Amino acid sequence: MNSVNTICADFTKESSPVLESLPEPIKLDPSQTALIVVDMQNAYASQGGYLDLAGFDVTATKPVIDKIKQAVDIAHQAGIQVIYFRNGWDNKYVEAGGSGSPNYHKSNALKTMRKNPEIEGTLLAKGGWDYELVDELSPAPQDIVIDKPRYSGFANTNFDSVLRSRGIRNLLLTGIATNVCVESTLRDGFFLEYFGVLLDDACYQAGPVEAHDATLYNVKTFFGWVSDVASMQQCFSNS
Ligand SMILES: C/C(=C/NC(N)=O)C(=O)O
Repeated sequence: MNSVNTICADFTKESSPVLESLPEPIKLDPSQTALIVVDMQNAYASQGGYLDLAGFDVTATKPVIDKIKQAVDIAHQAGIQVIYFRNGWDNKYVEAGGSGSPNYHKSNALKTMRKNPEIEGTLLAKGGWDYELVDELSPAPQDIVIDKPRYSGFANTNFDSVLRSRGIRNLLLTGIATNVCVESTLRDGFFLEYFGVLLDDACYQAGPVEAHDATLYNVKTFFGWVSDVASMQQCFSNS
């Protein structure tokens, strides 16, 4: 990646490693950085899961799972906190909200179950296969798992206080879907003064690939930075 003017926030040590990213490289102190793995559940990454049943293409998620695994290994080696999100609700869907919530009307999981009553209670419900993280990505004891009931990881969760209490100011974002929960979390983080970096090859979209590309454009241009797993490896290999 070819860029100029490295970003270094005033809370970042000058000697911190530099992550090649667009539109500029950015210095990231590992102790102030978290790797966020967004919703890598069967619902989003496995055939037979919610996205697949709702008609979205999930046939190409395997390379993304592999990239996230690599990113997790790099983070563990560099002492970067890893945080996994799981998206969904209790199995009675109280947390999903009733008709007074836009979530009730917009959630494709809820809509899919309303259309297909025989699968009612199976999609994104805590305790079920759909809700579980994919087998390849099982959290290590030092990792943190946060359950979230809405697209943004900051909505109705303790995510912000988990980050603040650890002095974390930078978020490396991975997961599914680039254009929904990953982008929502990065955007909300921006408003709360977090530096968000999306790892392009460790994210996968819900919908056409143009949806992924549109998020990259939004992040690069307005909300943060875009990098990839090879650059993350290079950045933290000597830290
Ligand atoms: C479409 C969708 C995306 N979720 C996510 N994890 O980005 C949903 O939850 O309905």
